[in-house]
Amino acid sequence: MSAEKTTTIAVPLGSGRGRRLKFEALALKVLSGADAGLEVTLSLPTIRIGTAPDNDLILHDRSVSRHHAEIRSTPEGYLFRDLGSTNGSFIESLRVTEAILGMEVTGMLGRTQILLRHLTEEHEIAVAQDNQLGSLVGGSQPMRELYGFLRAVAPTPTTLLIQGESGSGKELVARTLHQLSHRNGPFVIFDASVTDRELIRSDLFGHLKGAFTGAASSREGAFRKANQGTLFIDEIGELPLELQPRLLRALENREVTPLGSDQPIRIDVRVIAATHRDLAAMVQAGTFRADLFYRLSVITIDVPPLRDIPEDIPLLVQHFLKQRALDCHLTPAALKTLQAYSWPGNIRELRNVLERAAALAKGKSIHPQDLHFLPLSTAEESPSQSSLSPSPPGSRLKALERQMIQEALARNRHNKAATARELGISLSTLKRRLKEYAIPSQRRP
Ligand SMILES: Nc1ncnc2c1ncn2[C@@H]1O[C@H](COP(=O)(O)OP(=O)(O)OP(=O)(O)O)[C@@H](O)[C@H]1O
Repeated sequence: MSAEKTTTIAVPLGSGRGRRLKFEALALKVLSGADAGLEVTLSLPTIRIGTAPDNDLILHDRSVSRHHAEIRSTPEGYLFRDLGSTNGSFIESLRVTEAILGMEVTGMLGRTQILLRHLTEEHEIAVAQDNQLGSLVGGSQPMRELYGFLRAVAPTPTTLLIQGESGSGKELVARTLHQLSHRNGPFVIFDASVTDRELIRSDLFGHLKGAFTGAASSREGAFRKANQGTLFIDEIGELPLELQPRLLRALENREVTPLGSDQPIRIDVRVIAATHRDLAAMVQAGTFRADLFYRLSVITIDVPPLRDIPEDIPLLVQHFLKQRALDCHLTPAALKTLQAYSWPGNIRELRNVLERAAALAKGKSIHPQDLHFLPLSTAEESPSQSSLSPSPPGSRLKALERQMIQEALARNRHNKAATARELGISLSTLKRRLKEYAIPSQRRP
C-alpha cells in the first residue's frame, strides 16, 4: 500500500492561543500470512480489510474473505466489525463480530495476523503573522489564529464544519482550505437551503436516466463532480432529516449510490460543511441527526463576526476599494463610524455599504454622511445609527424591497421556503436578495 494512503484525523484541543491539534490514526502491521511485513497507517472514517481491490488494506490470503472486516472510528474509539467473513475474525484470540479496539491489539483474519495500534500525535498550531491568507483579509488576533488553524488542517482529508454568522466569510474560508489542500479536483458548492427539496437527493448523489418521471438524462450529482476535490455543503442545517443518513453513509463509506441505481460508486471527496445555525441545539431538538453531527464536527472552525474584529475594518476597506477599483478613500470620521457599527450582515454588508458610499460620495472622500446602513428592524441599534442620514431617493425602492423581505421573513419565522412562497419569488431569488441586501438569514437572539 502506498504512503499516499496515509491520512490523519485531527481533533482540535482547547481554543484561542496555543490551540493544539490531536492527530488520530490507526497503524496496521501484518505480522504473518501472505502479506507479512505490510504496514500502513490510516485514519479514514472507515477502514476496510479484505482481498477485493476496493479495500483500504488489501490482503492476498485466500482464507480472508473479499470484504472481511471494517474498522470504524466512533466517539468510543475504533470499532472493529466482521462483515460476515467465511473464516471469522479474532481479536486477542477471541472470535468477535464486533469489538471496540484497545490501544494495541492483535487481530487474526483467516491466516493473517495483524497488529492494530491506535496512534495519537499532538501538534501546537502556530499563530500566523500575516494580514492575509489566500483571499481572506484581516490581521487581527482571531484572524491570525484562524489562518494558523486553516494551514494546519487544510492538507488533512478530515471533514470540517465551519460555523459563523451570515456574510462572515464561511465560503471564503472553505475556498481557502481547498486552495491550501493541494487536492487536484474542483471546488464544488452545494447550497442545501437553495436546492429544491424534491431534487436535493439527485443534486447531491446523482441519478440515472429514467430514475423518476422527468429524468430524461442521467446526472452526476455534486459528490461525483467534486471527485478528487472539495465539496462545500453550505447551510448544512437545512438538509432534510430524511437525507441525513445518506450523507452520513457517503462520508463514512466514501461512496455514493445514484438514484435509480443499486451500484455504489467510490468517491474521493473532502467535505466541508457550513452553517450559521447551532447544530448542537438542533440535535437536542431532534431536527439534526446526532451521528451526522458527530461525523461533521470532528473539527469545527469558527469564523468571527465582523463586530468582534473592528481592528480589521481599515484593511478590509482598503481591500474592497482596490478590488472594485473604487478611486476614493474614507475620512477618519467615516472609518470610526464603520468601526462603531454592529454589522449584522458582517463582511458582506461592509462591502455593500462601501459600494453604495462610493457611488453616492460627491468627491473622492467618503464622509460619515455617505454611509447608509440597512433599515435594521430586526437587528440591534448601533451607537452610530442615530446619526445616520435617511436613505437617498435613488435607493428608496431598494430599501422598500429590503423592508418587505425582512417583514415576510419575520412573519414566516425565518423559514426561507415559506417566505419565498409568500413573496411569490423562487427560493434562489430570495437567497440572492438576502445576500445582496446583506439581510441575516437567521433570526437574531
Ligand atoms: N476575511 C475576508 N476578507 C475579504 N473578503 C471577505 C472576507 N470574509 C468575507 N469576505 C467577502 O464577503 C462576502 C461574504 O462572504 P461569504 O460568502 O464567504 O460569507 P458566508 O459566511 O459564506 O455567507 P452566507 O452564510 O450568507 O452564505 C464575499 O464577497 C467574500 O468574498
